[in-house]
Amino acid sequence: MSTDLWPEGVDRIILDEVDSTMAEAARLAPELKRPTWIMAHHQTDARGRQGRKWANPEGNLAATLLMRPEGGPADAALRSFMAANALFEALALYVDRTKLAVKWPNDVLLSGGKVAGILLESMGSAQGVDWLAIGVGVNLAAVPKGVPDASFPPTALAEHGDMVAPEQFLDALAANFATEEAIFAELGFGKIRENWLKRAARLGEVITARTSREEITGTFESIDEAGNLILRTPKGAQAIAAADVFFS
Ligand SMILES: O=C(O)CCCC[C@@H]1SC[C@@H]2NC(=O)N[C@@H]21
Repeated sequence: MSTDLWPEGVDRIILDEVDSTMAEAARLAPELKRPTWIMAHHQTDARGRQGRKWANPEGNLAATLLMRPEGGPADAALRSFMAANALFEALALYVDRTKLAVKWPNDVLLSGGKVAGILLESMGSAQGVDWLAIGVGVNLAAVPKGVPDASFPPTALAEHGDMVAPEQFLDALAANFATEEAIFAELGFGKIRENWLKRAARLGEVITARTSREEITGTFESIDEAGNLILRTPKGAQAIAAADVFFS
């Protein structure tokens, strides 16, 4: 794939090694002029969601998009769905798309295994977001070892489809993410949500969401305008803002 795909007005930094591209994004944020993708071949202290560690063996993609989004924190948070849509389409260039699915809140599955994860970090106030960092880890070449989330054991693109270099994958991802931003600006979250739901794993099926307080089992009905998971339970529809999701 040619680098002609690279979106206009977006910068790119490629590092050999860094502690974490999220940490690098936070360091670069005060001087940020334009949206910037930061990619690293090696991370020595990569992080995942909920304080977990993230392992990225050689050849996998580790990248963070640093930007100054318009709007407040709620709009910024919706970008995890945009990132998932962008990742899904980038992966579909290299593997049969029917094997891919997005999983709420922000993973991409390949044949039921986790192939990509998304981590959002931001700085700002209730009024506005100063900066947003969208971190993506994609198992392109190798499956990370010793991952605790056994319900979705990690898998790698190389086990199912073509080998692709991280730089090449980033080209497609950056282009797709720019398209998601254009859709969001023109049509709002409704269209992003519609596209995400078309790709969602287990939509209409019974799933379990484990929040910090309880476990809720119900039919996965939708996501709402704020990105909450909507489960239909015997008590009625429940909107869940944060949880780990399990399939039975
Ligand atoms: O827990 C998850 O599923 C999210 C994983 C996000 C990992 C990526 S790799 C690039 C960026 N830098 C980090 O330290 N984490 C994110």
